[in-house]
Amino acid sequence: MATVIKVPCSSANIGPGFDVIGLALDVFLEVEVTVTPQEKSEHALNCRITYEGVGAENVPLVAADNLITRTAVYVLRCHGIRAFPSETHVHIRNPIPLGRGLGSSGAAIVAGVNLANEVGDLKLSKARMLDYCLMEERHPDNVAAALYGGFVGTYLNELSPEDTERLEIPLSEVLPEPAGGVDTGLRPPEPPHNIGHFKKFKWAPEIKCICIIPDFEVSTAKAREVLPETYSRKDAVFNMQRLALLTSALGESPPDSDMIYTAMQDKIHQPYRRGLIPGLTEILQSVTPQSHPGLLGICLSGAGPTILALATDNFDSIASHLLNQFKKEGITCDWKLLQPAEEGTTVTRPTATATATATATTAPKGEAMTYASSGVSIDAGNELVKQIKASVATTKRPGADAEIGGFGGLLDLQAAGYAEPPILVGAIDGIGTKVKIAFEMGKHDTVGIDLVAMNVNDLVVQGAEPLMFLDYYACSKLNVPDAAAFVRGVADGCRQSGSALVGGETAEMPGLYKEGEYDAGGAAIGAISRGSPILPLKNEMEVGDVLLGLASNGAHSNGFSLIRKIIETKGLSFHDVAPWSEDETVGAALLAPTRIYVKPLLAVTRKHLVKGMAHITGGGLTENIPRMLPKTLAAELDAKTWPVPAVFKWLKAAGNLENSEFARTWNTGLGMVLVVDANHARQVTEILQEYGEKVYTVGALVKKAEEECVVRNMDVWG
Ligand SMILES: Nc1ncnc2c1ncn2[C@@H]1O[C@H](COP(=O)(O)OP(=O)(O)O)[C@@H](O)[C@H]1O
Ligand SMILES: N[C@@H](CCOP(=O)(O)O)C(=O)O
Repeated sequence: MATVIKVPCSSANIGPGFDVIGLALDVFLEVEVTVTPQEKSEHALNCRITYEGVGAENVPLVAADNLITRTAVYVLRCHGIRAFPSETHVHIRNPIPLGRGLGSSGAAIVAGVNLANEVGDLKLSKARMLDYCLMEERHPDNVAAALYGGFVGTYLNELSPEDTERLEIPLSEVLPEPAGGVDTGLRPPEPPHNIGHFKKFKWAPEIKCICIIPDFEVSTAKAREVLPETYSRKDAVFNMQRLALLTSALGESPPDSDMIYTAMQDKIHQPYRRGLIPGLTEILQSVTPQSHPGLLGICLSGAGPTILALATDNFDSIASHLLNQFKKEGITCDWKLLQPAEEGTTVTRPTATATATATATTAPKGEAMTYASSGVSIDAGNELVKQIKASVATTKRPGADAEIGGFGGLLDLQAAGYAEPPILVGAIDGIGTKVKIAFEMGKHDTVGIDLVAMNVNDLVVQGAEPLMFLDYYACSKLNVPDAAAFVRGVADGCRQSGSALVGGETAEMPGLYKEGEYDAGGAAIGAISRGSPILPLKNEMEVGDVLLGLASNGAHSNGFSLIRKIIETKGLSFHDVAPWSEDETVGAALLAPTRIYVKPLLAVTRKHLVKGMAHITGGGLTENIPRMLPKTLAAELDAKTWPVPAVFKWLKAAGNLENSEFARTWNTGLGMVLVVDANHARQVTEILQEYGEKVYTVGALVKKAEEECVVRNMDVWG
């Protein structure tokens, strides 16, 4: 079993806080260390290094050269230990882009100090570890954030002349000489005690970090060389005024975008670094909270070249604007939507029981255990309930007050308009693997709409009015902002369908799901008035009845396992510009929420104008349309009569899908298909159009021969 050291990346400065503030973000460097006692090792300093991830081609795998292990050697030598125990295997997993202003070197140094602490059993406190980190990194913003987590402010002590001298000793003299390993046998200079101090600030949970990462490196050392030695009083005051306000403004909910935008301006480092990053000034000035609602502020991340935009909404459109700005300079970028990593560096040690860990999840012998120590936080659950109360209340409807907190959710059918006992209809469904795209995009506020849609569209095709909804959200560790965003989506779907969100369940189950992931299900209950038709009216269907198709909003919530496979085989990331639409990313386009057809369809069913409806979900047209037909009739559709959205054309071509497979996998552009009497087709079309639906006459019912659903002219699909 290995010990695992996990260190977050960081964004330093946040505009005016040069060398002062840092924010740990949720991309983690992982160092897995195993010591297998053996007499002699063939590896220098007894350390074998393996590496995967970013920089695998260039990062040195020799212990005296690699930043992580040479930091560890320095710390070990300060404690009289000349090399790693024989034999140490260090496996590095690094997803942090190098030299981009996301604190890769800070994370490597923090990992190195922790590595020494583990293999040398040094029992260093975090404060002492910070001293060692500072001996190398020399500016405290990244390392304090990476070590302690969250949003931190830092300062360095004024040092005595001797300590200053010690701190100014070049690293080549601190580390094994010259980063190449001749062991001088000397004990390197130890860092002074308590050099660095930090304070954690609050960070408003709705603020997310859009990181635009250009495809070139700027070394922090070079980006510091371009800075002046002295500044005018005017510029120093400019930054101090902004920094003082910024640190508290970023903790306030809801965030004040005007204040944050202004408070993120800087005159100390960004103006001098613009020569290193083409178009920097123009790019920073190209967005404001007015031009891009949801944006709070923008700055260089660390020493650059990454741009950090803080926002509460519209992440994709802000990112795609910034990607385009860089594109004008001939620079391509990747982008990530990140969130603060509150925990900082964690170390998980193997224990006798192999599965137990030495992080907060194990209680030392004899110590009183709590439910929280097992990974379930009742407090987080309570906080979630507090945060979702308001959005849930917006789903209130006659008969249900949508107030959460009780043991069960109530609905008064009489108050809901059903004086006589109605026929109740229930449906239950999930979102499927579309949630994986939400994880990747860090966008959780629309998959709840999909969840509601999958259920209420199933109810309405039976002629039922959806009345109440309950959702189930299961995760490993409850992330309150993500879960709250998810419930906002559910509430949105409920409002669109007129159902009250009367309850739900949040299950925190450590170990069952992957960290950062969740699954969700939900159930809807609807009613049909006694005497009203329960659809489909199979007995009333006849040859010549018209099939009307309603436009879908993309793939809705079906066929995502294949979609993800196609995206993967094409080597695309969900953050890439969608090959079928230049204006959005792959992930944003695929997350388009499922269309909820309840209100328009109730308008036509209440007028008794519809004989049957099929909700086109998994199984596509060919499997779902027959579900509403009598055994004697078949549906004949003409593929020329409705447009296939660009996303489907691309998926079909990219996955090389046969026409028949295409028609039974996705909705091909039709989210609902209705059977109506030919005499009613026009009236139904007009009513649905009044509700904003796009309606196509896609075929008719015919006498059944072999197949229950025939699609003619499929060759138009290509
Ligand atoms: N995981 C790692 N393993 C080894 N070296 C690393 C690692 N991460 C960063 N480094 C070193 O740090 C350098 C980048 O440091 P720096 O210029 O400060 O940029 P950044 O803004 O990413 O911290 C890399 O080029 C590499 O030499
Ligand atoms: N305050 C430092 C921060 C450097 O951060 P990095 O992520 O680029 O290493 C500076 O601006 O130089």
